[in-house]
Amino acid sequence: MNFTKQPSCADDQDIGVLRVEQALAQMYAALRPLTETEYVPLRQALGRVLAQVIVCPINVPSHTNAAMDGYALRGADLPAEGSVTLRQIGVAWAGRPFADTVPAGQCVRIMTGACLPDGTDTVVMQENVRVDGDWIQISAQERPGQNVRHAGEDLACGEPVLSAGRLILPPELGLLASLGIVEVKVIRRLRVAFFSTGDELRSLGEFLQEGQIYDSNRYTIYGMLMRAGVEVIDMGVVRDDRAILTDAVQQAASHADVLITSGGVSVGEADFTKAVLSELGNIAFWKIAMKPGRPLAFGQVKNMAFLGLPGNPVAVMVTFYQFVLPLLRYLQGEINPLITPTIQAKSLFTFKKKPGRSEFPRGFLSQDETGQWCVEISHQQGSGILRSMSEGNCFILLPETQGTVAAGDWVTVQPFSGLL
Ligand SMILES: Nc1nc2c(c(=O)[nH]1)N[C@H]1C(S)=C(S)[C@@H](COP(=O)(O)OP(=O)(O)OC[C@H]3O[C@@H](n4cnc5c(N)ncnc54)[C@H](O)[C@@H]3O)O[C@H]1N2
Ligand code: MOO
Repeated sequence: MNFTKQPSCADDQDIGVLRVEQALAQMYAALRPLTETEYVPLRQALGRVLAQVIVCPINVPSHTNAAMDGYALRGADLPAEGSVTLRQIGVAWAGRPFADTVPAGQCVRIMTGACLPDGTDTVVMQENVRVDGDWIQISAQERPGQNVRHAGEDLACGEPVLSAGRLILPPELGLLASLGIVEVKVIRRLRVAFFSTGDELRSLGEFLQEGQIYDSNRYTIYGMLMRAGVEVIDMGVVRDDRAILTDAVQQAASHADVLITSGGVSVGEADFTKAVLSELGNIAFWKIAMKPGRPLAFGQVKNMAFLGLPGNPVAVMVTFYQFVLPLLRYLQGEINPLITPTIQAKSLFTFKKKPGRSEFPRGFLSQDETGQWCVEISHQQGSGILRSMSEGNCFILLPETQGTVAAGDWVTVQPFSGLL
């Protein structure tokens, strides 16, 4: 009998296991971003990656205008001390300019956003004046040139404003709209196929026999891919059968840029995924010094990238956010790095850990009565306990070098939520 020790997730040190950063670097080095492009109407560009430089075709704002409701006048008419009284000769509305030139000693009632009339260069807020019929009294506190927004101060005609590779988010949609741009050139959407493996899995609507479970990973993965803005190809559940699996991978390779699978990457008898992938293409690595998510396989079949996520439901989510999401964004041609803000928080828990691998326990981040960020760990940390993701609101990032965490220690947390 052979009692040779098999590599196991329980090991803290394991030769041949890649550190998280090394694994990410290998993925980036092996793959090239998409270059194919298409034109889409502006609203459909949300979440897409720009494939052209945007040069401003107009000034924004297009005309010099008032930043406040009040009175437009010549700065030279403002008093050095005491006050001055100017005669109001008309009104400038937003979208309905005052047509004449304003002479010295006179002023025009102006609304926010209205063009500054010829002759004027300053706006005094209406709260700061005294009105007596057509006579407007202004005191010495005002400054020439104030409360004016200059033509092109936001975006100047001819200026490059967005570079190729920018992810289009709500601010960019608004910015492009402010330039009157109706259609933009974007990188085509990444096509991501996914399937679950495992004979114990049943799809929704099917009856569970003993030992069977519903395929939840395909739903979690669907959700995460939809939020990532890619085109999804759901290939269902693939049985633990070498021929069926081979066929599914070949099908994916003829349609998709990326294939994501869950399950079948560990060392069990029915874990065929690695073997099939090695036969059809190559597996660059399949072990990472992290928990959960240690058996994560990465490779390529023809031009398709392959990510074999572990079957455990939490391991699927951890590996997706730590590896798959940054990789998808890179493949979509996004040049800005994925910034996932982290917060330093006081630990309200103790957690046993040996240095040697990165761990991603789930936690609940909150502020105490003094405003201090604190984090409590979810009680059940098993990588099959999906509730820890649903009830938690952050990952607690424990790097490779980190040992046991004591209550009161500072830890880095990565909130699940983002703004844009
Ligand atoms: N001897 C060892 N056994 C295991 C090791 C190890 O190092 N040595 N690693 C463990 C770790 S860590 C993980 S993670 C799993 C990964 O294994 P697989 O990727 O081969 O996944 P499966 O064995 O197919 O499933 C694991 C677990 O997850 C459930 N599962 C699978 N797919 C789904 C799905 N689509 N929806 C919901 N749940 C799913 C499955 O029923 C199992 O309970 O291996 C450990 N074993
Ligand atoms: O590390 Mo496994 O990936 O516990 O779930």
